[in-house]
Formats: sequence, C-alpha cells, structure tokens
Amino acid sequence: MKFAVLVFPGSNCDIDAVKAVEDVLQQPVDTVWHTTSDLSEYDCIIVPGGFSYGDYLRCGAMASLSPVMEAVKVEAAKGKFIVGICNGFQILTETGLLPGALRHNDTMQFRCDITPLVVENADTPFTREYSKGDVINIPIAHGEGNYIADEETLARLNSNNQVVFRYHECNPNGSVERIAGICNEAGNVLGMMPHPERAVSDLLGSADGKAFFTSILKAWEARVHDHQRA
Ligand SMILES: NC(=O)CC[C@H](N)C(=O)O
Repeated sequence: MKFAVLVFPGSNCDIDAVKAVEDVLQQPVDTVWHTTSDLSEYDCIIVPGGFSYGDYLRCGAMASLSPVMEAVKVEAAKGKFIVGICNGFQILTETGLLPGALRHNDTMQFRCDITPLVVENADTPFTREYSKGDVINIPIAHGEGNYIADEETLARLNSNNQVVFRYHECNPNGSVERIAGICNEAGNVLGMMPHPERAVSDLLGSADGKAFFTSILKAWEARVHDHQRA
C-alpha cells in the first residue's frame, strides 16, 4: 500500500505522519510537494497538520487552492482513502471535500493537550480496528479547531453516522456537539483535529493512534482482496 503525505509551505506535521506510516505499517510513503498535480499512484493521501501559508486569510484557505488539492479531489472521487489531520482537516473543509468549517477555539487560546475521544463510528476504513464506544487518548495542538456546521448539515452528519470521533467528557475548543472528526458520505474521506500520528508509541504518551493506521491498511487489504475475487 502506497501513502502520500502532502507538504505545503508551513506544514509541520508531515514528518510525524511519515514516521507513523513507516513505524506502524512499514509501508512505502512519499512526501509530495503542493505543486504536484497527479496522485494516481497512491492508495492513501494524508493531508498533515501545520500552518499552511501561515494560516493567513483562514486556516487552510490558501492551501485549498493548491494544484495538489485538485488531484486530491480526483482521487477522492475514485474512492481512495484521504485523511486530513488538524490543518489537513481545515484544508479539506475549505476544499469542500468535507462539510462545515473550523473556527477559532472558543477560549481564543491555542490548546495543546492529550485529549480523550470517543469512537462514534468504528465502521470506517480509518476506525475498523477500534470498537464503537472506545475512549482513546490522542493529542490536540490547534488554535482553530472549533467545528461548526449548519443545522441541516449536522442532522445529515448524525443520521449518516459521519461523526467518527467526539471529544469525551470535554470540549477543548467549543466544537458543536463535541465533534472532533467526521467523514464524507461515501466514508473514504476523513478529517479530524486530534493527531493520531503523534500517538503511536507509549514513549509519546499514548499508543492509541496506532489502530487508526492499522485500520487503513486492513481496509485497503480487504478492498484489494474483494477486487481480486470480483
Ligand atoms: N497542528 C496544527 O495542524 C495546527 C492547525 C492550525 N493551523 C491551528 O492552529 O488551528
């Protein structure tokens, strides 16, 4: 399985994502500069965290106009696995691949902490190695993680099981309904503010993010197996 980790001017969690894929999955992974316009060789594309374009205008707004995001749209439409972490989530909402938006934290403070999340949907390519209701400890590090969506979108997210993670018994940024991560309707595009790539070893304070990565590999293996049988 081949992974791409996108890099924009100002990305700063790209190497963490590369290390997580290498250490947890031992799969090939390339860093891909934002001017690239073809991602067809990759099975999973990770849009990592950071401060793309210095968070100017709005977080993710400028990166969403990069050539590589057109390529991400093409691969998303094919059903490839797309993961946006933190700034990556912000970029995916700005690109329109995920609904809603991320605003400044309600405290107007940057929050950096290990945070409990509850797995709301364990039936996605990103969470199949968890169980619904699992509480996992994953770090956050953001100033603009306050998820918002209109009533109609929220109702749709809930009824389609698109809320994948919620903050558990806390709300570090004021997100509506404590939403920490969502997927698209087809289930192949996920965005989340917490950083599973920073929780892949006890040395880092938590290894609860490992199952996030093993889920993606298992989902891909199952897909390849189904294609071979078809
Ligand atoms: N770690 C990150 O990706 C930071 C995200 C974003 N730029 C924010 O502060 O909200």
